[in-house]
Amino acid sequence: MQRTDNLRIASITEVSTPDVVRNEIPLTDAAADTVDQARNAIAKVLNGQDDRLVAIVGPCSIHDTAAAKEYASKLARLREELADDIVIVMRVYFEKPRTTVGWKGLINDPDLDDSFQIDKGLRSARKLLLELNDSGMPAGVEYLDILTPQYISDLVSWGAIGARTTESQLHREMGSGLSCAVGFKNGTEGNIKVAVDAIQSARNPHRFLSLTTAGAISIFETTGNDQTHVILRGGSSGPNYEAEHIDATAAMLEKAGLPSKIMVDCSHANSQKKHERQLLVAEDLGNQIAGGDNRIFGVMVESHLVAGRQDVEPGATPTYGQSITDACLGWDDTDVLLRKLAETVRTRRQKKAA
Ligand SMILES: O=C[C@H](O)[C@H](O)COP(=O)(O)O
Ligand SMILES: C=C(OP(=O)(O)O)C(=O)O
Repeated sequence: MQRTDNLRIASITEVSTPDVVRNEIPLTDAAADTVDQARNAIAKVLNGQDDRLVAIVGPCSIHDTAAAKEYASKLARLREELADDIVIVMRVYFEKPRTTVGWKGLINDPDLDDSFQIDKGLRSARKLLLELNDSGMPAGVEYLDILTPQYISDLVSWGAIGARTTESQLHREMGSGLSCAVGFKNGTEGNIKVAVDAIQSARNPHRFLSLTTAGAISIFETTGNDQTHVILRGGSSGPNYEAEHIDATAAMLEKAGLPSKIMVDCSHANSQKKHERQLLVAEDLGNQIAGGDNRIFGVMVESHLVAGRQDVEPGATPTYGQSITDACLGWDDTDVLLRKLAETVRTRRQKKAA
């Protein structure tokens, strides 16, 4: 008989089930408390019961867990210091959606050498998330692969669906069942409507095929996620962080019967991929917040220990603490940016109280 399937499959390698990985690296009481408290804090900001700002801050991608932990220890100090004004959550991105091809993140290729040891990547990701949460630092991730949540989602306080997948039914279904708040980015061309549609979809229950933690293909029925929101990240049509874009997005959300709560990504097309421009974007957002805007509930900042980005040269040691995907703000600028934003939150609070 003529062979008709797997004609383009070069190999199939089994990996450990989520249960195996979760049993090897189990959730601790301390980590569960960190996740629970951060999720509740984000929910309150989204519901308007807490006037703080949510900030998802950290590297574009994690490629070196030691540098990620050093970054987290610096961020933890600022998180504590600014806790009255900002709910800081570390951006801990393990999955990178690529425009064409490129390194797809720590889970997909943890050794950065095209050896694609996904089994190892899943464990590295879970171990880092556990260590961060154990130390009191909550984490936000992008959910790209629809199976990875089963390995890590108990350690995630906030999730994003990226610009390239916001329109995907699979990701909307996944978002409808995730236990944390989920932000949907606008499309890469700048289309905000697709993110508004995504929120509407993910707020509804869905039924779809997925994998249990034991590894069984099953029908999942979700309740819908009322903690979904838009993330404005700009697009090829231009940035979308200014007041006119916030107004237009809020109008779209209102028309759809959705809460006007918006997160703005200071990076990507909003910074035109120039990392230092994140400071200007954050300044503009800060002016809007200080002026009384309470629709901007959150910001995202791409930041690492060392400013900029680098290409990983085969055989060469990468610069410690610098991004290997998009360029990031360095630590000192991040510190300045967050302190200034905290000040704008205080100004808004004082004005409201006056
Ligand atoms: O955030 C990271 C990148 O912008 C995204 O993964 C796309 O990257 P690429 O265009 O370099 O593939
Ligand atoms: C890939 C990312 O963003 P976007 O989906 O907006 O391109 C990201 O935040 O890492």
